[in-house]
Amino acid sequence: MATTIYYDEDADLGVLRDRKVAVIGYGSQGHAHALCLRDSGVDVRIGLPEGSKSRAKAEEEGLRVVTPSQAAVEADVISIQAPDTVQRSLFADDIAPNLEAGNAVLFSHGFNVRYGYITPQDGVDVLLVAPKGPGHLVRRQFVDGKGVPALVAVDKDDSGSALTLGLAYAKALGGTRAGVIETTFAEETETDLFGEQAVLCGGVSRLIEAGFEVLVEAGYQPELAYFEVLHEMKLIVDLIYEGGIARQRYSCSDTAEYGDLTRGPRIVNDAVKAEMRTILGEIQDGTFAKEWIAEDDNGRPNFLALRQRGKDHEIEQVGAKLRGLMSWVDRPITETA
Ligand SMILES: NC(=O)C1=CN([C@@H]2O[C@H](COP(=O)(O)OP(=O)(O)OC[C@H]3O[C@@H](n4cnc5c(N)ncnc54)[C@H](OP(=O)(O)O)[C@@H]3O)[C@@H](O)[C@H]2O)C=CC1
Ligand SMILES: CC[C@](O)(C(C)=O)C(=O)O
Ligand SMILES: [Mg+2]
Ligand SMILES: [Mg+2]
Repeated sequence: MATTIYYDEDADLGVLRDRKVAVIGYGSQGHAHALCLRDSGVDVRIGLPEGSKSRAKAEEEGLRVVTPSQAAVEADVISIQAPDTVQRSLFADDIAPNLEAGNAVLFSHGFNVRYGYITPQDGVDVLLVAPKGPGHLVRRQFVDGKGVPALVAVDKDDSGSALTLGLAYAKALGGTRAGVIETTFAEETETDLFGEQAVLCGGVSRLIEAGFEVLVEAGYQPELAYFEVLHEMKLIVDLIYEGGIARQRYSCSDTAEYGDLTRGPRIVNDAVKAEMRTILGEIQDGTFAKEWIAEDDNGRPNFLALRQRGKDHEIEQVGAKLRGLMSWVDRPITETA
């Protein structure tokens, strides 16, 4: 499909002025969407269960918090920003019974629709606006007058105006300042899962840990290893972000560039690329989705053990100590949004 990219001038915020929006969930994406929508002049309420620990945070911002079902009753645009694993039951219990013809259900990741866990009824628009970045940075960029690029996709357009609504929503988040690419639920879901598993989260995190382990096992100081493979990662990635891999190579020494060009392909070699293809296949055929939903239904034993193992890694203790001495690493993102 030919790429269509929308910018501010392609989107009309006025479309949202006549509508009532419910943001269900107030975590990484939910808090960013709610605050940006509010600051863009949209009538927004938050849907959270009684007893949710996010309620106080939303209320501190002056947002009105009701239960998810009440939010779905009040609003005609329901933005589902609860965890992917929760969305299936949340939709069945609290949202679907309160939807009316002409309403829209909006996601920021297509997981549940793509894999068939959610199928909204006829008469309801189904779309996604997926920021290509963490929610806390969506909010930070918006406040700074910038934007995180986003994807927009329409799965069901019963009103005939779902795309217009999606573009208005993306504009309210600052997304059209950076560019919003039109896609499908399948393409968004599969590329997002692949990106986070193979490169952005899985690939990068494990590359850093492995590099740290090799240096420390060889007797080098852990603090030095931390600076080398983790702290400097941001500085190098900033160059790639600004000017592509070519700018990184221009700014680094010829010695680094020769090492990059000759040793990089030995690290990310054909076997790694073959594994990436296998991982993509598991995403495309639903194996990953099935595994993750079963893991969650089972109380997440493997996920929790692996998460703890990551927290216990020596690089985390060394990093916490070093970052504590860096007064310029400011505006921290807390674990609790
Ligand atoms: N994290 C990110 O930056 C990105 C996320 N996405 C997508 O955004 C969606 C939300 O993910 P994310 O922001 O990471 O989620 P988080 O885990 O950060 O936040 C989840 C929020 O949902 C609330 N919640 C939990 N259960 C329910 C429920 N039954 N009803 C209503 N609210 C509930 C939580 O409340 P409590 O405090 O009580 O737990 C919390 O406020 C997902 O579809 C994800 O794939 C897309 C792009 C990037
Ligand atoms: C890269 C992880 C992500 O896909 C994101 C921030 O875009 C997510 O699901 O959190
Ligand atoms: Mg993503
Ligand atoms: Mg994701």
